Amino acid sequence: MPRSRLKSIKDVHTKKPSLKDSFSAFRYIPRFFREIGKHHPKMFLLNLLARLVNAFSPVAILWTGKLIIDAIVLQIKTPETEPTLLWKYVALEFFIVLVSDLINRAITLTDGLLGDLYSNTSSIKIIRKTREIGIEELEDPDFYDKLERARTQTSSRVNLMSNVLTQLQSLVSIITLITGLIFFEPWLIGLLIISIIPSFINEIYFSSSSYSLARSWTTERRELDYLRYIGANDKTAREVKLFGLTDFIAGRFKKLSDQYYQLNKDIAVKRTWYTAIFNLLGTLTYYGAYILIIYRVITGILTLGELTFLSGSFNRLRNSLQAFFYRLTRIAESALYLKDYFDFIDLKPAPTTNKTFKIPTSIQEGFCFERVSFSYPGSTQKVLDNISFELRSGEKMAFVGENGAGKTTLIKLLLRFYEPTGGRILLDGTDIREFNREAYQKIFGVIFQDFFRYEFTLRENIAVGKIEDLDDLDKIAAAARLSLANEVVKEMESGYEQQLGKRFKKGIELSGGQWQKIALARAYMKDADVLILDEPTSALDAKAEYEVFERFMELTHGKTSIIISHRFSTVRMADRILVLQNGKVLESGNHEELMSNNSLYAELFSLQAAGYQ
Ligand SMILES: Nc1ncnc2c1ncn2[C@@H]1O[C@H](COP(=O)(O)OP(=O)(O)OP(=O)(O)O)[C@@H](O)[C@H]1O
Repeated sequence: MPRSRLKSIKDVHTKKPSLKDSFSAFRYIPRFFREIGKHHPKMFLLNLLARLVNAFSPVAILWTGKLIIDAIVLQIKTPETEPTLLWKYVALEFFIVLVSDLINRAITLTDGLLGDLYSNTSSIKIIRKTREIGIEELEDPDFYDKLERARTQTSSRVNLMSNVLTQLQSLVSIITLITGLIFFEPWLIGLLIISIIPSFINEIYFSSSSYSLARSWTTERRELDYLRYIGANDKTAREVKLFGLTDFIAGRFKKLSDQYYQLNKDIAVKRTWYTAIFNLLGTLTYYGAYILIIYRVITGILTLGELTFLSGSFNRLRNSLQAFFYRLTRIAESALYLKDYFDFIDLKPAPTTNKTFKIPTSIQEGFCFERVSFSYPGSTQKVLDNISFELRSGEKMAFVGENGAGKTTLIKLLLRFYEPTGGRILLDGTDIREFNREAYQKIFGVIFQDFFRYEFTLRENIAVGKIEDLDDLDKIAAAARLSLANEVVKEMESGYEQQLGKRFKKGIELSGGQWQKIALARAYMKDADVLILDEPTSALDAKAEYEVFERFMELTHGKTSIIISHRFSTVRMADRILVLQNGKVLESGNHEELMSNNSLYAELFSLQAAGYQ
């Protein structure tokens, strides 16, 4: 397993991002735009073009304003002349404002549409990538945080897009306005710089602090989300009410959220104060410039029209530059989230040693566990300790043992969700690591004890066992008959098309046993060589359990299978039973052999039998 990679992910996490990190994340922006441009080139080009045209509108409007004022002054001085030119200028300004407004609407529309499209494509990429990632990494909390940020920051990526584009547009506007100022009064540029630099530094300082805070609180915010979820949802409502957990959950939420609020508030209040002071400085410089321009108009150096143009340009520039710097820090912040996203998308799945070995078309000898040991990542506890046994082709084996003995873990290793930390597992003499993982996993039909209850239709819930056969109702019905799920179907108003779960309209919640019958049908969807059922009947009543097993035995005749169960009426039907204790094989044999051993199996069997008497 790629421990080194996990470690590097962890390092990135625990380190707070500096200003340098923020700006170095800018390098992801070209790739981001390449992706947007690649998927939706026409709309993207239209958006760019519209922004470029509109970048000239501020200077054009200010300039026509100047022309209008100068024409008015001229008209006052010489009232006998026809004011044709003046009205032409007014019409021109009206036209520019109208067109610019229309273009702005086109920009807003394409921004929204591009954002929606990009957020859809990136969500699909995240879903696909998650499939490639090993179970070990998905269970790693640091990795999970990374996935969480990649998943939840979709809106931040959409904002990033429009912020960067607006930034480019604003840059062109700023250059045109500065050109105008340089042409008339170059010294105004100096004043402009004085008014803008303090707010720029202020902006960078505070936005990097709030980003650091948000990022370093990822885990806590995940906990807050979790508390919000368990405190207010239909699945937990019964327990929460009955155990009177509301105050406990709300209290824990309050404590954590208050801390975050306080830290956030401190930064926000400080930021407001500093921003107010620096803005005041900016306003003072603006009025300084204004007075100077007025003085030059009075002394006849500038016209009244030029006064409106220059003061308008100066004010607009000051606002545009302030917004520019503000946006720049927003962009740096979102670019870091972009980094999280690309880091996640670029993760390479754990390499398998050799992918050239062909999976046997039919299993000949079977599986062999050779001195297999295992500890979960990040833990030193040996969950499996030097386990050796064989699962022969066509054999029906049962795993028995107390809670936590390691039964499910053994299955996870067999399925290659994890790799043994010691020893090896062979299939027909070949180390299972030599096979392509996906192809290897296809030989199994598995139902776990914590199978997932998809809030899809009943048909889809069975078909997830082999999703390619989603429309093969005959096959789905056959699987349902084997698992007794057909009885559930009969009770549903919409039959196989019944929506399950309470989340969506017309959904129906099933009982634990009904869900289990449906989950069991998934295992039958595949014509798998090896069937594995991890506590498949724990929620079934005695009659249903008996029937399920009768069918299972018929169906799996001659097939390799493993059953984990705490019910000995089920277990005793197996050809061989493996009794696990503290990660070790305590004994193995068929029911009769184990009973005569008079060890743990016999003890547990007698205890359960006594309970039924
Ligand atoms: N993902 C995990 N990460 C770390 N430890 C785990 C994980 N899953 C299980 N364990 C630990 O491994 C041990 C064996 O768990 P396992 O699920 O294999 O037991 P089991 O025999 O199937 O138990 P049960 O009968 O309760 O289902 C337990 O001590 C458990 O705490």
